[in-house]
Amino acid sequence: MPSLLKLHRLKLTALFLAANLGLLLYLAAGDLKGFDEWVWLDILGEGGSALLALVWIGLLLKSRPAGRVTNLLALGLGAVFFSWWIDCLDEFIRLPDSVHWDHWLESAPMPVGLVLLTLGIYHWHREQLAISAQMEKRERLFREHRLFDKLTPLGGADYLRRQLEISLAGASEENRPLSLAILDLDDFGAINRRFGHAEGDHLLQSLTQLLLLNLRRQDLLCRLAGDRFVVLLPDTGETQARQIADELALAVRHFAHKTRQQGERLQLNATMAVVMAVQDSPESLLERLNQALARAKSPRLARSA
Ligand SMILES: Nc1nc2c(ncn2[C@@H]2O[C@H](COP(=O)(O)OP(=O)(O)OP(=O)(O)O)[C@@H](O)[C@H]2O)c(=O)[nH]1
Repeated sequence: MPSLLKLHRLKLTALFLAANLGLLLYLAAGDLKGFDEWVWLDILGEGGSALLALVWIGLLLKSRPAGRVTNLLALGLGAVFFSWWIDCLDEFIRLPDSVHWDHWLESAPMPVGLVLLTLGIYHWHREQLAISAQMEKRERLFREHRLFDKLTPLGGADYLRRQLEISLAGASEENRPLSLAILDLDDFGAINRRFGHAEGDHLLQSLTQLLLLNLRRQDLLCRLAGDRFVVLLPDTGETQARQIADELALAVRHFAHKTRQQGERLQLNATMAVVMAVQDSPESLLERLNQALARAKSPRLARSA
């Protein structure tokens, strides 16, 4: 995160200079008010607003890469902050009646800032539409970042359960098939032990991209736990689900993942299983799915025993 803030050094410096310039102008032209002249309600209201605008700028710059949308939002918020900051200064510094520029300094940046913010939010909205299109196979019209796993980032088990509840209700109402496929990497623990946990993490991230590329628009990929992924397949019967599962297993077998340190190619295999929903609750369907996976794994485990 600090590296993201570094990207915005210029904007932060400009904001710092503008705020100080305003302060110096006020100090040069006016006199400090005595403590007994301070109006605490105004100081809290105006100073608090300026402080909040600074927090918004910080959060914005910490979470976004540089670019047009960030520039518009940061400039807009910067102008709003400046307006509130100048508004706050006259609580501490009294300017003579002959001074008129303070009204300009206080009022002019606000509408400019709001116009820039509006433009920024408009372009942000367009950017979000593009991002949402990319996220379709991870979210299916429901975003709740707390339920997303940070590594991949896919929805976790709770997210899957919620989505399953909605999809099962829809499928039984409209009498449409719905299936689940589960994928579990073989011997992932050994990769962790041999190449380290960080390499294992990197592999899970790459694998996520690979699986997403091999799915249809309407499918939803979630990470159930560790190296175990589940795909929710709407409008899909068992035969088609099996075909999709076979394609995913094949993609994993052909995936030429290279380790970051030595560039060594890892030979990957995955065990897959599918179930089709038949009057199931999310829990019973997931239970059946786990049992199907255990059955699919058992010949392999028997061989390695
Ligand atoms: N790198 C990494 N490893 C994880 C993560 N979550 C779980 N693991 C590891 O994943 C491994 C899962 O172990 P197992 O369920 O036995 O799976 P496996 O080694 O693939 O064995 P089989 O499934 O029986 O082939 C364990 O070594 C966990 O420590 C993670 O987020 N990152």
